[in-house]
Amino acid sequence: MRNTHILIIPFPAQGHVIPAMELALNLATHDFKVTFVNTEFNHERVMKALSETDSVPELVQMVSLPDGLKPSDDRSDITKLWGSIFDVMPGELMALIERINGSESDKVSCVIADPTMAWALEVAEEMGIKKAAFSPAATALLALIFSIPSLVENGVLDSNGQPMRKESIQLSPTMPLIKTSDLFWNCMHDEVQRKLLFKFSIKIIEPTKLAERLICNSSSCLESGTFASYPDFLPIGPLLSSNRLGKSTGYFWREDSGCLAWLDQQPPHSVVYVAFGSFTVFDRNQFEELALGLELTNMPFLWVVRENIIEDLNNAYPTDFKERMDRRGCIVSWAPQQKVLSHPSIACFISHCGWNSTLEGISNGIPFLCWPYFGDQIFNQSYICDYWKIGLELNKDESGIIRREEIKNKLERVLGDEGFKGRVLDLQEQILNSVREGGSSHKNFDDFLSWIKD
Ligand SMILES: O=c1ccn([C@@H]2O[C@H](COP(=O)(O)OP(=O)(O)O[C@H]3O[C@H](CO)[C@@H](O)[C@H](O)[C@H]3O)[C@@H](O)[C@H]2O)c(=O)[nH]1
Repeated sequence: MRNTHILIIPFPAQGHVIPAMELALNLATHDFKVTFVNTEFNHERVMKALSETDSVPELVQMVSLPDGLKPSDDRSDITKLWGSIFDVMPGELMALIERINGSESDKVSCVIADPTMAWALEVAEEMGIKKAAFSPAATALLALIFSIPSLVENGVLDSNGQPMRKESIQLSPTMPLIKTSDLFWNCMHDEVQRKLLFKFSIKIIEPTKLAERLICNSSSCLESGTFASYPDFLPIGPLLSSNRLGKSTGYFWREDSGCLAWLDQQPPHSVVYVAFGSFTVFDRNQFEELALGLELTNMPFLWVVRENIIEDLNNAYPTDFKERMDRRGCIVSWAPQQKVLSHPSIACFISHCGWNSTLEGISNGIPFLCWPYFGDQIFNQSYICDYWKIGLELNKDESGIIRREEIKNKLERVLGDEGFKGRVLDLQEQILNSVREGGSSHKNFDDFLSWIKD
């Protein structure tokens, strides 16, 4: 019997590859044949980071395509990467599908693309293949992108995405306000990037509309107003490895699971987990202040310090910090985050508010201290602090630094007020119910499976 063959293509960033891999593994466990397309650069990293016993390559066919950049190019320059992808990858993808269809009996019958890679849906359209989009970020932001043309037409934004007035945007009466300062393209660190990100966001609108299904890694309990206003956006999340009793995968760096044994030795609800996803970088002053802030809290902490989080990492810690914190702190370069957050010792999450980290924290009932770095993280912080009220914002002083005392004080406030824990536990129950049999995300996912099979 021939299998339905699905090809999944995420944007080449860690926060997009992990949830797309989760989707791929879910589909593979439902007996679909799945091909997962990474860029060559990321394919190498993902394959290297898999443990020897990982069953991913047996379940999902891992393939790669060039992204058009040189190996030495800086891929954290998102707009440069995205521009190159638009130029190079459509032709490469078409050739890949032709190769697969020429050599395998299970021809590709459905393409699932990240909206940021919506050009892949144009390729699928041209080849007569079914098309779906999978959004890994907050759905309100997809709604915002879809609304850009009318926001420009109505004089809310100029043609470069700059707000004409200082105001908040409400896309529909049921949706949260979006402060114009939180527009994700305006939360990039330089002006060229801001303009390009706005331009690229417009460029994906029409191709994304080619999708016959638009599934979102979110839940109706988190963004009920958005899903009510955009009934074609279908929440199927949160997609977490624990839902299928599996292990999170698609990492760019090998995980250090030794921290789980360290967590086992800590009392319940005692540890601060500190992680900033895959993009955030620190300058020396801020890194030092964070370290001293963790010291000042007097609490045990698990801190993820990626190799590339700061230049010259070896000399970045305050003098004797590691020696002083030897017993109280655990520092790793990449943690099995989903497992960490589900550990009973975790009390609070100091997070950059990437959407995946946000979903993972809520799914484990952990309150947040928010330390966003760029882009959509500023908007996600508003969700956490103003809308769901499950965390507090860390404020910078007049020199733009989050000071150690601020870290200590806000941590005490968030842990000292039972309201934060109560609200996040309530949200946790709702979000987990949504992915259980009978829940809205579960039902949408089942409908999606039927549509693919159809
Ligand atoms: O030590 C670590 C740190 C992170 N993670 C995982 O890495 C992912 C990180 O994703 P996310 O929290 O979304 O952060 P980014 O890597 O920064 O993700 C990018 O993609 C997201 C989804 O579009 C956006 O919300 C972010 O702003 C953008 O930077 C999560 O699944 C984490 O569990 C680990 O497994 N171990």
